Amino acid sequence: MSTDPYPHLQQRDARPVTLSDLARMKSEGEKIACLTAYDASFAALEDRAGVDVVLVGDSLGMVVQGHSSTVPVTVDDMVYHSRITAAGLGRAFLMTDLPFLSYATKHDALATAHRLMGEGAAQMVKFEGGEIQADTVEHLSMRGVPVCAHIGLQPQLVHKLGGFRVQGRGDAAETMIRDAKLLEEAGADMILLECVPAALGAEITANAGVPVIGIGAGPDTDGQILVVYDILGLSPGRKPRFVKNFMDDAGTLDAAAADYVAAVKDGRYPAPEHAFS
Ligand SMILES: Nc1nc(=O)c2c([nH]1)NC[C@@H]1CN(c3ccc(C(=O)N[C@@H](CCC(=O)O)C(=O)O)cc3)CN21
Ligand SMILES: CC(C)C(=O)C(=O)O
Ligand SMILES: [Mg+2]
Repeated sequence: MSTDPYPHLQQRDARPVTLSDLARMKSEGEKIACLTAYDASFAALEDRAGVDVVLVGDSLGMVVQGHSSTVPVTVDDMVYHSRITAAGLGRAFLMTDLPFLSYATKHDALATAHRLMGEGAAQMVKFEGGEIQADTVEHLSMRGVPVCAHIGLQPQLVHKLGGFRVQGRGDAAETMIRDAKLLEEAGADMILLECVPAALGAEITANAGVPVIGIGAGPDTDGQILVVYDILGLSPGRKPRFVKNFMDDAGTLDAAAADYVAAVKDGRYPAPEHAFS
């Protein structure tokens, strides 16, 4: 008897997406469609919709656990959600966030990445921070851990920043361009850019040799990511400017996820109203 929980829901015969596929997509100008997922059912939904990269985001602290920030999320939480998300995937590449203070030193980061890749089946780990994380990126990358460096708005710093706000305006733009370069030189295989002016998103992407995935970073990044509940209209309250609800027009979960992928691939999402200037 099969122990596969979703035998008919996954892209079981599709060739799995690899890091080199993502690099090729950047060089060929094919947009990379990414979404968060936190469990096997959503993972399977996204997989069959053609999502290229699934992120087990620490946003789960907000949208799954109901906290007002991502700060309370633990490594055990991320391991658990990564493992159950991996169970729903057949084709998509799996990336998992390192939670707050679980990568404060490069040694902590390696131990956390070990758990997320070993127990959590993550294929890449993502953590927040610019130049200050370059040593940690190098430490992991040299040891065979694929790394995505998350810059721009770093939600784990919300108590320092005083809120979730656009980053990289004015003089901060040059610092961010430099951070992206340093992180790539340290071995990052991907950059995630959150909540920055569209012009800065375009410039960082043009300068990067690795794929740049944007959320609120304008239309010119190599790919886009959103929190899955945001595209389904499941997130209550005030929505960030970059959020688009795909459920209203689509009517079913499968169609909403497929429409999101199609809109990212053909550049209809993000539209000007989703970008910051
Ligand atoms: N449901 C959900 N969606 C997300 O995209 C998300 C989470 N949760 N949790 C973790 C972080 C927090 N994020 C956020 C949250 C709020 C804004 C926001 O309200 N931004 C203002 C910017 C205002 C400004 O500085 O001009 C906006 O109007 O979009 C942005 C990113 C992104 N991530
Ligand atoms: C919003 C994305 C980029 C993220 O880091 C998360 O979901 O935690
Ligand atoms: Mg995150």
